[in-house]
This record gives sequence, structure tokens and C-alpha cells, in this order.
Amino acid sequence: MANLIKVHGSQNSFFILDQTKLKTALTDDQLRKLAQHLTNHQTGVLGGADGLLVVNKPTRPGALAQMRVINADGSEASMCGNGLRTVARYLAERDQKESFKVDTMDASLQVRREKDFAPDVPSFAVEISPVRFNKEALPFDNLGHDRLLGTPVPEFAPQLTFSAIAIPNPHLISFVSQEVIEGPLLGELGPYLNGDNPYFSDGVNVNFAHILGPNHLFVRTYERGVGFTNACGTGMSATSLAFVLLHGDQGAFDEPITVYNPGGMVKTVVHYQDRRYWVELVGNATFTHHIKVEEADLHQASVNAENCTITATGEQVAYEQFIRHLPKFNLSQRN
Ligand SMILES: N[C@H](CCC[C@H](N)C(=O)O)C(=O)O
Repeated sequence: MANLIKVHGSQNSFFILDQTKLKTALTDDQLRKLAQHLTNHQTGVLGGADGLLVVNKPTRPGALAQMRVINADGSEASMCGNGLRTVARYLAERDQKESFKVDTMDASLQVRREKDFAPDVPSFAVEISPVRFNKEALPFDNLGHDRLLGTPVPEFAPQLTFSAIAIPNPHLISFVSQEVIEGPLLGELGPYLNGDNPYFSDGVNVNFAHILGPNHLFVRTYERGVGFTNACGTGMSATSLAFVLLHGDQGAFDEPITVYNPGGMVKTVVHYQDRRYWVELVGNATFTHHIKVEEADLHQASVNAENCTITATGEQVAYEQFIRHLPKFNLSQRN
């Protein structure tokens, strides 16, 4: 038998598969097919998810394990902030450690357990980096700029300005009014820039942010390879960096920024150390279900309600209690 865990960070949900526990690791093509199958709201168990997080042996000295990120459409991403918090918790409990490094595609990232956000809402802090601004890092092209940082881009929306940050996955960020964040524009720009377009050849995660006050943001994201999600950890981190760079009167380096999202809330801290930016992302790492399944059903992407045993952890009740007390935004619809 093999195990999957259904998890979420700010209700950006994933399945975790620890391949070090399998007799035979899945091939890349099998991982892609499993991710598409498990996350699909029709074919997946528990209503599907936003992605598959794959745990492997470390790839660099000093790390405890490697995390790979497969989006719902089967594409692989270099990083996932909400997902890294849940993998950090999984590894902390698997290996009885509180602080360690996890290898991602571009870097080994520091993670550590934090004080619970609320009763039965475990919380982890994870390093989000590396950060790059140059167009080759996302990539983007045909915009007449090598970087976008609070830059008008009439091709996207005449009245808005945009920032492009690789953290290291690609993010496009715009600070907008509550009316715009609630409106249809994000649902138009997201699919366009992740479809056939002359600007982002690999697609891009699109984040609309509303400034609520000093060190307080609301961020809504249309994710590459997924669509609207309840939250995007790297999106909230990249947006926090753009916030302190462009709105220094309201967003401060080295201070906790509260970032609300349709699925809950995280804290970010933006750092500039040794001539590099990095962001600390702190938030819940909730495990909602444990799933037992035959290893063969993973290899064949044939997991379904009939051939697996699902056990709820009960943590979702505590998480919903936690978000009940958060400020309400009538933005939580995923249109
Ligand atoms: N869709 C993203 C990967 C998942 C990132 C997100 N779920 C997060 O928490 O950072 C991409 O293709 O770059």
C-alpha cells in the first residue's frame, strides 16, 4: 500500500506523494498523468485539488528532501509557497525535525515550524527565493521593457500598472481598486496570458492586489496551470515585494505584512540581505485527509473512491474556525 495526504495552505490544496516510500518511483510522464487525474474535480478523489507535491530524496548537500510541483494541467513549476509549507510539515513529522532545508528546482530553501496560527492550525515559515526581475527570468517579451516594476502596460489594461517578478516562478502583479479586484478583468487577463499570446511564452501567474492599509494587503491570483485558486503563496510573496518597493510609505522591509486571500491569511516578511531580495512566507499547513492506495493505482493514475481508503484528520474544522474571525471580502467566489 502507498499513501497520499490531502493538504492545503490558505485552502490552496494539494496531494502530497512521498516517493521515497514507494517500491518504484513514478516516471515524469506518470507524475504528470497522476497530477491531472487526482486534481480533476470530476476524476479526482475529495473533489480534486490545485496540484501534486512530490517528495523525493534531496538533490543538494544539506537538504532533507526535494519538493517537485506539478500543476493541475500537468505542467511542472519551479516553486510553490503554500505547498512548501505543507511539505515542510510533512517532513518535520516524518523526520522529527523543526528547521531544515528543502530542495526545489532552483534552490535549497530554509523552512521551520512556527507557533500555531490558531488552535489546531499548524503553521510553518518558508523561504521564498531566488528573486529576479529581468525579462529572461520569467520570461516575457514584446513589451518594450526589460523589466516591469509599476510600469504602465496598455497592452494588458490601459489604466493599470504592472510588475513582473520571478520568485523563481513567474508572477505579474498589479495594485488595483477593490472594484477592479472584484471585477472580470483578472478572469480575462489570466487565461489570455496563459494561452496563445505574444508576451509570456511560458504563461504567468497573475495577481491583483488591493492595499488595505499599512502592511495589510488582499491578493487574488489566477494561477498558471490551474486557474483561480484560493491563494498563491509565491504570488502573495512576490506581491509583498512589489508592495515594499513601490509603496514604501505603506509597506516596510523586515516587518510582518498581513496578506489576506480568498482562502484565508498569511504573513510575509520582505528581506534585502547580501544584495538579494527574499521573502519569508508564514502560514497554515493543514492536513485534511490521509489516503491509502495501491502503489499500482498511482503508477496507472487510476486512484478513485472505490480503490482507496480515506481518513479525515478533523483539522479542517479548526481551520474554518480560524478564518471565521478574519475580515470578510466578497471576493471569495472563484469565477
Ligand atoms: N501555478 C504556479 C505553481 C504553484 C504556485 C502556488 N500554488 C503557490 O502557492 O506558490 C506556477 O505554475 O508557477
